[in-house]
Amino acid sequence: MEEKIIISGGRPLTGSIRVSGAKNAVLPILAASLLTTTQTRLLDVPDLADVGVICSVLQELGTRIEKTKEELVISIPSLQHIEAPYEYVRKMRASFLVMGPLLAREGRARISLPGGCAIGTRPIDLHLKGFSALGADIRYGSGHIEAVAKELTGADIYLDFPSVGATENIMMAAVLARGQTTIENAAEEPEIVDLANFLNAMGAKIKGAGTKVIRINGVKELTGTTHAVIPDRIEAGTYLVAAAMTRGDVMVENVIADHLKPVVAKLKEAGAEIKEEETHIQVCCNGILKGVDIKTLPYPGFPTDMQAQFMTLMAVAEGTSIITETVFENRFMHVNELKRMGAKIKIEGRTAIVQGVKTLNGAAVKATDLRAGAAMILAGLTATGETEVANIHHIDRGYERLIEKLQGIGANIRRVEVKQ
Ligand SMILES: CC(=O)N[C@H]1[C@@H](OP(=O)(O)OP(=O)(O)OC[C@H]2O[C@@H](n3ccc(=O)[nH]c3=O)[C@H](O)[C@@H]2O)O[C@H](CO)[C@@H](O)[C@@H]1O
Ligand SMILES: C=C(OP(=O)(O)O)C(=O)O
Repeated sequence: MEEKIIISGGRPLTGSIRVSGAKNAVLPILAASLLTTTQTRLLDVPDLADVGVICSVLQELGTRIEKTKEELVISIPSLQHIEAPYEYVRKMRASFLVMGPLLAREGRARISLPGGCAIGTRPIDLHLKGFSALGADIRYGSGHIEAVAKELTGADIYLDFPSVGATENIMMAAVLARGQTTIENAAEEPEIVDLANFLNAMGAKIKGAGTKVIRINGVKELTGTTHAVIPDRIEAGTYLVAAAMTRGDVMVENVIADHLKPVVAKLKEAGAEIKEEETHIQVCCNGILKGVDIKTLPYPGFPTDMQAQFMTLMAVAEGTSIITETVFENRFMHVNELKRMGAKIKIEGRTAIVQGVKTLNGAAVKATDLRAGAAMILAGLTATGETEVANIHHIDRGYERLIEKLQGIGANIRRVEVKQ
């Protein structure tokens, strides 16, 4: 049954809101649980559509997953298959993250090619170059890729771009390889550090995660562990923007403030009042928000996953803002939707020029991808009248209990079934 989200905008949000475990941390960690035959327990696993997809991939491969309110327990004594089928890869590109662990554990992995995506072509060449450097033979079939290696051997790998997924996939393959692997120009995102902490707790020897150079000394085997997933910095950032935009006063709880530095810096520059503690951030705004310029970059730069939400904020800020997207080549799909609500935005190549308006007007819009969907919710929260957001399956990929959480801080928002 298709659903929509309906928002009556214009209410300042007040109160406190709790952030869930990070989608982009839990997905590689779940994939990494394939690296051991013993049990893994994960805490703070968010209840998200994407988590459901990766769990289905793991189950397809032969794992047993038990889920309670508190934890997710994964047991994988032996694997039945080495293939992540198209049915899942098509729904979620991160399914590709099982390739490194499968190759390391089974010496063979077969993955359906993910194809294009709403935000860009998103090739996987850097993942494959890494696997080749570790000694894998890469074979292209119709609609799939297979990697085969009798034994993986440590290597020096330089990434042309600090790709998050390639860094994670190579790291997961290298932990069981013979000898030392060095990944240079590695991604430095907090989710890479969380994955490395999880792997090290299983017995891996990884140093330098969170810097540009990661060194991995291969070990013979890994043992299951218990790990709590880090809080979602993008979910947190989305709520910070919601509070500022609606001229509210909100305490965002369960954050690692350090991970939100680039987002908080821009919110302050725009005029929001922010008090940061290690695990919570309070945002308050009762004055005018000013336009600020933003350029997305790999961490610790401004995250591309916050670009659409910030554009919505800039759409109602005073003055002109220049937003440059350098990470993905097609991540401006939300612009046309925002324009439907009265935003004044012009795109020139990879740059969006946003001329702030006084208010947005409620309208029927659609989520074109996950963060574009979040941007529509934010627009609806501040717009006059009613906003109806369609294609909300994109939003369900990455925001746990979004409606309940926003209702908890005073938003007039609900989910309705669409009659066919
Ligand atoms: C599940 C997950 O963690 N998703 C995040 C991850 O995606 P993901 O891991 O896919 O993002 P990458 O860092 O790999 O991609 C960044 C750029 O590198 C390019 N590229 C990537 C790999 C490759 O082999 N070749 C190549 O050219 C991509 O097309 C893109 O333009 O990091 C992105 C960048 O912070 C975030 O937006 C996503 O939310
Ligand atoms: C782009 C995102 O996710 P994915 O890489 O899973 O598509 C995102 O979380 O904004």
